[in-house]
Amino acid sequence: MFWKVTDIEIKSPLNSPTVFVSTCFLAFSGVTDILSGVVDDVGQAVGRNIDGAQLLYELLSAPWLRSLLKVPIQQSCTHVDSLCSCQALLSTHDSVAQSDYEPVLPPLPDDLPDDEEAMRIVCLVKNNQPLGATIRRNEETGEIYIARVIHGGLADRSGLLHSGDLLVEVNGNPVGGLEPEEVIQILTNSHGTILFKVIPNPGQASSNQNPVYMKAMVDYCPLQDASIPCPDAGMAFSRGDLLEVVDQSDAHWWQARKLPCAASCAGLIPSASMLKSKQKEQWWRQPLQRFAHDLINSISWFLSAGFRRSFRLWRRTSYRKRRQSCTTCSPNSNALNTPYEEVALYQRPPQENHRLIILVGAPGVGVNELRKRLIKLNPSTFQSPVPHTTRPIRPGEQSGTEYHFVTKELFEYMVCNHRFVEYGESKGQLYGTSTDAIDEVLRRGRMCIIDIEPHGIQFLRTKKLKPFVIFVKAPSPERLRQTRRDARIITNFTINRAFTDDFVELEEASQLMEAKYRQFFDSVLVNDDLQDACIQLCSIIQQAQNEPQWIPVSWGRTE
Ligand SMILES: Nc1ncnc2c1ncn2[C@@H]1O[C@H](COP(=O)(O)OP(=O)(O)OP(=O)(O)O)[C@@H](O)[C@H]1O
Repeated sequence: MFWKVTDIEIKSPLNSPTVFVSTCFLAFSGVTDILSGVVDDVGQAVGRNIDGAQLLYELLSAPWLRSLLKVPIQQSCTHVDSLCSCQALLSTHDSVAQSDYEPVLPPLPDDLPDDEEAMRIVCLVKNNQPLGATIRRNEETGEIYIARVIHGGLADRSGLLHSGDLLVEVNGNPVGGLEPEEVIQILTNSHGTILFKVIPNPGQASSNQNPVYMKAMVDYCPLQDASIPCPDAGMAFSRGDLLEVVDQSDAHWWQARKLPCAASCAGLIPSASMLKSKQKEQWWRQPLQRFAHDLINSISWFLSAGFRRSFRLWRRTSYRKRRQSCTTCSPNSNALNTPYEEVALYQRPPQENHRLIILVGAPGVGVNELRKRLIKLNPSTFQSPVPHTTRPIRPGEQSGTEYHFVTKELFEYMVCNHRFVEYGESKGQLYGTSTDAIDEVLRRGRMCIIDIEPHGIQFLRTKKLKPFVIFVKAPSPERLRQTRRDARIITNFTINRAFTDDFVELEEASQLMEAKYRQFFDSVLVNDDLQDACIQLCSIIQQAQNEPQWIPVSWGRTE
């Protein structure tokens, strides 16, 4: 159990400087010791040569003690673990003062000056938590300052140390002129109660900023970043992580927590501009490019092995061509420009169109199977957009049912006007999914389910569609072997061949896809047992449509 004694303002008889003895988080058993320490400290401030009883009398009649009673107790205690502990400690102090020493204190003066240069003595009890503050040295003056106070850390919760405070002494050791490492060494060697003497920063910024929520679009590891001021205070994150940014006051280093939040203490992360400048240095870009390269190799392997099949085959044939010609719509380029994406919770109002549901997954993982089963389960709720094709209509087919049958000229006109989410060629005929077809499903009040290549997600990330992206992930090769005994794959070369030893490659491709695109995924579904996966898919979709979800703030703004 810890106690907090609120700020005690001690005004020395010699006018200045004003001394704040601010003790906080005192161990319960050590209250008496600490209070005696405070009195000792004050004794030093007014001179040791005064008779003890006289000194006490003077202390108890002094303005600084009166101002102690002026402290807003409730407010000061809001940071501490126990409110009653704070009041109890003060009343103990009061009863000592009132009962043992006369006279009764006169009423508080209302005109205590508050613009004097002040020194604050902050007493923290060291436990196994870090202090939660970093220091910096002014190279010209050699002065040591509190550089930042980590949100939710011990120093922050004390409410007594702030960024910009000048650190004068640590446990009686003057720190001016020391290197920051030497100060840290003093702190490391100190045990129990640590006494800081600081001159508060008069213009300290309020640390009570409203949190901002960001989705990380890049990976970050503080241990690999030579520029971070304090690697131990850094927080690693991965693409797709949701971050609660609690402090953006520093242009270079923000403070954030990862959600769902386990840690009360924030960590340092580079600001968006800092990450962008790192991008320019190509500091973090290289591993990403390696990833992209690996993925292309992996997908190419599937292509050359003819692993892909069926309806989605036309996408594969165009995939490499599009990658070469259209790099601007690649999610990478966007992620490089926007290391963080600001997000907000959104709940779809019942009168609005349903959110577009996008399924993505490695070839053969079962995206198509899940989509078909979902629609079969409830065709009046779920529907896929009707694709366009240039192939001739067959007997029994109806335009607008299986496909929209269009001429090659019309198809190419639609391509030029960016009307296709994706399109490709198979056996000399063009196939594509248009945005109009998606709109049509949504307009009819249905939930539109599409499965696309992950690099097509970016094109659909619009305020109008507010897509919810579900990544269909491969289970382990062992589970694939067990669950896919009867599964068939259709390739360019072999119709309906059985899965053989493709499972390791399938899992690898799935992992690579997740690593590269996970910043765009709202949910991950492991397609292990088919029936279980279907049930989970239904429940994920219901939540996406009916419960609050994080979306980019730009999708929620009204123009
Ligand atoms: N969970 C599962 N358990 C057993 N078999 C499955 C499961 N999921 C999918 N399958 C089967 O695996 C085969 C491939 O599935 P599907 O065609 O849906 O893959 P896909 O990811 O859509 O790949 P493609 O894009 O190449 O069509 C199909 O025979 C399908 O029935």
